[in-house]
Amino acid sequence: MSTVDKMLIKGIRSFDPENKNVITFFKPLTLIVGSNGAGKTTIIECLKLSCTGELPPNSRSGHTFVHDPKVAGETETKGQIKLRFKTAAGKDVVCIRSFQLTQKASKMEFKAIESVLQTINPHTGEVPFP
Ligand SMILES: Nc1ncnc2c1ncn2[C@@H]1O[C@H](COP(=O)(O)OP(=O)(O)OP(=O)(O)O)[C@@H](O)[C@H]1O
Repeated sequence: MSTVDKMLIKGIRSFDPENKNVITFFKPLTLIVGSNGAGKTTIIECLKLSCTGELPPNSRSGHTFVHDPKVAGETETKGQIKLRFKTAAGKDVVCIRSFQLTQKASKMEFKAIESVLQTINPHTGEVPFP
């Protein structure tokens, strides 16, 4: 069985683009608790997006999924999700998905800029390069 170890969220919905928010998952169960608007649904949306590549249906094709640049006082924000998991064969893999939301003259432009899977060297813990 494959298992989810950790997830990093930056610049998605209310998650700050400047802070690395890391969620560690526990066995056999992880409870996600928090007040209204704390980000529980966002965590589930990020898990689903990492695993399937599907943006949430209520996100206007990603436009409302990335942290709003206006909230950050910027013209552009970058969003990133990194999911570290163990495959059924016991290999450590990181899935990285990155997005960008830019305020253009009259509209916001959403772009998916990266979607990669990286394996981790089991002896050193390092991601192979290139
Ligand atoms: N694009 C965005 N940019 C900045 N903040 C956003 C964006 N989209 C949503 N938010 C904020 O993110 C929060 C929503 O978080 P989320 O729905 O994950 O919380 P929750 O813990 O599931 O809340 P509830 O318990 O009410 O369901 C709200 O405060 C909302 O204003």
